[in-house]
Amino acid sequence: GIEYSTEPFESLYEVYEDIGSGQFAVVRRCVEKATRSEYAAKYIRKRRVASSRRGLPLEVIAREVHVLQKLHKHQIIISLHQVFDNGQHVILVLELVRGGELFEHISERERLSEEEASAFLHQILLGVCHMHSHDIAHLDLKPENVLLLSKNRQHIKLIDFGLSRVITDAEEVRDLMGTAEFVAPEIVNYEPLCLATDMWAIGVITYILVSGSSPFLGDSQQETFNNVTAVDYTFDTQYFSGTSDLAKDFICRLLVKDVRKRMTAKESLSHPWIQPE
Ligand SMILES: Cc1ccc2c(c1)c1c3c(c(C)cc1n2CCCN)C(=O)NC3=O
Repeated sequence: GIEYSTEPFESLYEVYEDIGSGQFAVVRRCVEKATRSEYAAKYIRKRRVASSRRGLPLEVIAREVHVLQKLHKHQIIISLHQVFDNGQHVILVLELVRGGELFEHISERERLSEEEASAFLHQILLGVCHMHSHDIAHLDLKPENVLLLSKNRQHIKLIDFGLSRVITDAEEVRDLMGTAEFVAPEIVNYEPLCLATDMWAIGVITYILVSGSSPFLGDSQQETFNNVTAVDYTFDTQYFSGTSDLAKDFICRLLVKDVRKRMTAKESLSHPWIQPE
């Protein structure tokens, strides 16, 4: 697989403005000197000592690199160009896409037409289907992690595989937290996570894309968690008066508490709301 280069990153790349930051990572636009190609450099702080709360342990960082290496030849998964280890950070050199977050695209529009929402979901599902066919769950799907290739086009890329994992029946994964608004009941209840955990998030994303409102969001994280575990949501007529029954049916088949009864990525691709006419 990709070896971590210990060449000084700044000798091969020019680094420009910050384009985003998270708990353990900063993303900056950069240009490869040899090719003048632009990339997104994701600086992930390394944890110095086990007891420290700053940065990530190397094996957690290696998990994201491993997942990207397995998946990134798919046109909907962001591609990984190079990896550097400069001592304090591991730097992932990733494909740069210019259209910004789907999240911003929605915010500008309040809500999307069902055709537009269905077209975005179709692509997200193709990417998730690819991941699930490799037994990899994203586990942090949300509109902030869906980037548009360009403002007016509908082509998207999935990013941020920092929480992604290979889901094997053997090793149970329980200890995870994503973003409260999008987490499935099994995450809140610390039950084993599975590929279906991503499908719940897709149900939440669909609900938001077609209505502009969020199904479980409460005034506090705890209230949101309570709404999630109670599967307490409605198609409020204030937001859903114009939404088709097909769209509601698609959402209903994903926001299901029992992971065995939730639609899989493959099944959702053949749901009539997604099927291109
Ligand atoms: C034009 C633009 C604007 C913001 C960007 C990006 C691109 C971006 C990118 C990536 C990541 C991990 C975060 C990014 N962010 C930060 C926000 C992502 N939630 C990435 O891997 N490629 C990007 O283009």
